[in-house]
Amino acid sequence: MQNKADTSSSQGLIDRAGPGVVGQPAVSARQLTKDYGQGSNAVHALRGIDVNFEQGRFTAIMGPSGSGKSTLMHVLAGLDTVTSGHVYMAADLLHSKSGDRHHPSIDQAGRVDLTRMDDRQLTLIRRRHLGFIFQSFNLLPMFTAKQNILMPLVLDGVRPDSSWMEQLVETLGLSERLDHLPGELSGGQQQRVAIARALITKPGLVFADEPTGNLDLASSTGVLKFLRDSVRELNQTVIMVTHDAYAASYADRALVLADGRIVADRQNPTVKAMNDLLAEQVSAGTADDSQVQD
Ligand SMILES: Nc1ncnc2c1ncn2[C@@H]1O[C@H](COP(=O)(O)OP(=O)(O)OP(=O)(O)O)[C@@H](O)[C@H]1O
Repeated sequence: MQNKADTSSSQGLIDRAGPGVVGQPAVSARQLTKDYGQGSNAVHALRGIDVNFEQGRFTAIMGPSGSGKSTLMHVLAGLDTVTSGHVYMAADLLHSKSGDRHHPSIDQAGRVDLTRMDDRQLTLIRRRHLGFIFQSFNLLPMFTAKQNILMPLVLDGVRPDSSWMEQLVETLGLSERLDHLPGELSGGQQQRVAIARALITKPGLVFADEPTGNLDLASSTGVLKFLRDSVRELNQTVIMVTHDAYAASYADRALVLADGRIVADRQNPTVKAMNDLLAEQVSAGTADDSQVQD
C-alpha cells in the first residue's frame, strides 16, 4: 500500500515548527539509573546512562527485549522517575510558546533538569513541548481524525494555527480523511493522524516508541520518511525506540542498549550493521562493552 505520505516531502513546512539550536543537546542523560522494585527483587533497568541527543537529529534506540529502551525513553520524556542521575533538557526548546507561567529554573548551561520537577511542571512540558508517537497509535476512538489531531491544543485551551494544521494534513496525505473515525482508517492512516497530533503543537522534541511496530512495510516506510524529512527540513529532533534495523536505518544515529547500558553508538546506521550488532547482543546474552563498542 503506497500512500501520499510515502512520496510527499515536508518541504514548505520549514520554519513553521519550533526547532532549537543545532549542535546543543536537546536532551541529555547523566549517570542515569532506574531500578524497579527494591532489594533482592530489584530490576536494574538502567545502569548508568550518559548520553547527549543533539537537536535537529534523528536517533534510534535499539537493543534486545528487556534491555531498557522503553525505560530510557520514558525517563528522557519525563514520563517516569529516575532512581539516580539527571535528565537535562535545553531550555530554548521550552521557550517558544507564550503563556508558560510554570517555567522551572534554568541552569548556567541553559538547561532544565527534569528530575527536579514536580508532576505539574512535567505535565505542562510534555503537553506543550514534547510530541509522542506510540506503536498502538493511542487515538481516541469516538473522535474524528481532525478532533484527534487538535486534541492537545484543546486540552491546553490553545487556538489552532489553521495554516499549520492545513500543511501538516496535506503533507501527511490526510486531507480526505479528516472526518473519519480511527476505526474507519487503515493502520498507516491512523499512525499519520497520530504523527499530525504529535506535531500540531510544534514540539521541540518528538519521542516515538516503535512507531512502525503495527504497520506493513509500505506504511512503515511512509512514516519513517516523514520522520526523517521532519528532522532534515524542519530541524525537528526525533528519538525513536525500535527493535527493527530497517526502521533504525532511517535515523542519523543508533544507540544499542544491553542490560541497561549503552553498548554501541553508530552514526548513519545501516540495516546490516544494526542487525549484526543486535545479533551479537542476543548471542552474548549479556553485554560485553569491549565486543561491540565502535
Ligand atoms: N513497571 C515495571 N516494573 C518492574 N519491572 C519493569 C517495569 N518496566 C520494565 N521493567 C523491567 O525493566 C527492564 C527493562 O524494561 P524495558 O521495557 O525498558 O525494556 P525494552 O528494551 O523496552 O524491552 P522490549 O523491547 O521488550 O519492550 C526489563 O527487565 C523489564 O522487565
